[in-house]
Amino acid sequence: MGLLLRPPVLVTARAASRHPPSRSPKVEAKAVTAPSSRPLDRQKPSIDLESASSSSSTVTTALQCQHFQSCSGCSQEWELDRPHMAAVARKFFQDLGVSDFSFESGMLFAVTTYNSSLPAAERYTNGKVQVSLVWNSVCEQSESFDKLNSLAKFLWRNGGPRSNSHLFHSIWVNFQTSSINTIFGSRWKHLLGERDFWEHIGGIDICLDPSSFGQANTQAFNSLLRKLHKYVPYGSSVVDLYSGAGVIGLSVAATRKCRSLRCVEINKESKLSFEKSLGRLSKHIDCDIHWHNTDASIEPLHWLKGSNVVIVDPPKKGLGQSLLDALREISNYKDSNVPKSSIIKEKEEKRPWMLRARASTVHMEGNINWEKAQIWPEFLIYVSCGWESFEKDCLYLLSNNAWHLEKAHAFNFFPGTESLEILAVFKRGPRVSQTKKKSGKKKPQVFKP
Ligand SMILES: C[S@@+](CC[C@H](N)C(=O)[O-])C[C@H]1O[C@@H](n2cnc3c(N)ncnc32)[C@H](O)[C@@H]1O
Repeated sequence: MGLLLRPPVLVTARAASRHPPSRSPKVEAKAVTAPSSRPLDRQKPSIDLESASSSSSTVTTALQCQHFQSCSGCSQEWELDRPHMAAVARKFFQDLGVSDFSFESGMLFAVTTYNSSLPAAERYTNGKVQVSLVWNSVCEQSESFDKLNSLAKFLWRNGGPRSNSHLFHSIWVNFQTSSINTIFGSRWKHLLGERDFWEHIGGIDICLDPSSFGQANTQAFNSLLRKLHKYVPYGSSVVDLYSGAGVIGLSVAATRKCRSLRCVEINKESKLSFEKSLGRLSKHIDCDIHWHNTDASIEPLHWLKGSNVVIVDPPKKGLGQSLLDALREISNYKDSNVPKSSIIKEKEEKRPWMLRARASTVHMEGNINWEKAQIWPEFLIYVSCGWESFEKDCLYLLSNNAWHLEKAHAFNFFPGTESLEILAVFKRGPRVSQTKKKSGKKKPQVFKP
């Protein structure tokens, strides 16, 4: 969903929030946009990369655009659902011993509003757009605020609940005066419509404020989450670094009966969304849940201690060096060992960053005190949106046999682009050569502390 407007308004598309467009007039929108009329259940399944050829007039694309045959403006008419990068990734993982790498391509569905009164099949077709107007002034007292109000009212008249096509869920404004390429400033105001925007994703309800990170292609993200859940042993203690509003962590906690979950996120704006989502989590979930507002690269061992699974979902630039070092360091620890390193201090907490992180914590009590648990992650689940940084981080983690790669999958969150979303599962220590697998049904993994 994109609306083109003249300055002073800046218009952005939330659907591309991992790959922010250059700074030009934009409208920020969480939207449902189905670029074809194909029903949802006809999403293209995993494809065989071996058979992908560079160009063929008989191949259909996942986008199924009726104009691709005649349009002269598109440089990649064919195989939009078979990006070259998928073959690159496949070769990379094969060379690292992962033979069952999979790649899933689907259609582009941006975010829709979750409305519990709607049957699941209708949620996408009845989805609404959360619009954020990025306004080039300091606050609502600024001179141009009248213009902003007129614009918001115009949009509401034409796409609000009383218009012929009710498209907009809500309209927000973000005040941004900086001229660097950061899209959002720190000040937000809700102007029109409902305040809370809900998604049903990864098996749970998630509230997403426009100021918090949210995946655009929720269908593809759901596929990734379904796969990710299976790699978390039941009863795990999980730390979710770069957690945003906690979508991954909370969905794992709910579906894998986790004992504890800690989410670590640098953006304080995600706290409110996290709290609201936590409020909708089933009361039967017996899990000790924390959300901390801090930088995951500061004293990362502190966050790694006490969990058997660490999930990371960093921005495009990948993991911070201190976190990479900590992940390599813990490969030497036995679970019962408290490291001799001075990094972890058991004395009275005085470190300002830690006191700040504690002060802005969200907490739901369960039956475990993670700070006392002397365990270290056995599994590292890496979700990546930046192939180059992932390659680098992956090779760093594998060096010295600190970790080995168990599984890898790629997802095409943005069909028609070369962008890949990677889900990679690492296990601590060197690869142990596999003995012949017994046939029969696989038992679900359960974590026993
Ligand atoms: C790709 S998003 C993932 C968010 C979340 N996992 C999700 O799926 O919605 C990356 C998140 O990392 C956060 N982030 C960036 N640098 C960070 C850091 N040094 N420490 C903690 N969080 C960070 C961003 O604010 C953003 O919410």
